[in-house]
Amino acid sequence: MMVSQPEKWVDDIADAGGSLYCFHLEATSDPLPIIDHIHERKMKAGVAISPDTPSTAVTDEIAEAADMLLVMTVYPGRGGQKFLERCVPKVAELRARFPDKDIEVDGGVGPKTIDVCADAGSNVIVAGTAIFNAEEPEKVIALLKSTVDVAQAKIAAKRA
Ligand SMILES: O=C(CO)[C@H](O)[C@H](O)COP(=O)(O)O
Repeated sequence: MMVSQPEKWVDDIADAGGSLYCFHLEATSDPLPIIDHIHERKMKAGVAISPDTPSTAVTDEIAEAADMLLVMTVYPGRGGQKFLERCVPKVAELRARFPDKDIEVDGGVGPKTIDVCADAGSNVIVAGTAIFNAEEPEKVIALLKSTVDVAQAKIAAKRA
């Protein structure tokens, strides 16, 4: 949800059948009660950070309460923007602190940029333009999935 006052829309999304409610950390000074509310409404809670927000803004307490952490790799607003590689170290930092958490990337992700995201530890991918503009979208989806699967297996092997 790219909205201010994200707490206002939790019930509407739950009532509409939502299963995940992801909101921007920058949009609130009090994220924990929102996460609690999302869980009370039986949805998973995601916390997103924009490109200029450091990963350390996601405190251990927030991350442990959330189900998913989203590192935006473009400025929120529209599809088709250029992937901001400078955001990738935030994925690695979050993955190092939270080995078992879902970590998502969103923005400019496609065949040319998936490797760095997957290697940094992202296991949930949002891709728009790279899929919708592809001649064979299913092949792009398969590539994104397999790249993440291979990287996740490598990361798990290193941890073992
Ligand atoms: O909504 C977005 C930004 O606000 C997303 O980045 C977008 O939906 C993903 O599209 P693309 O893969 O074209 O960056």
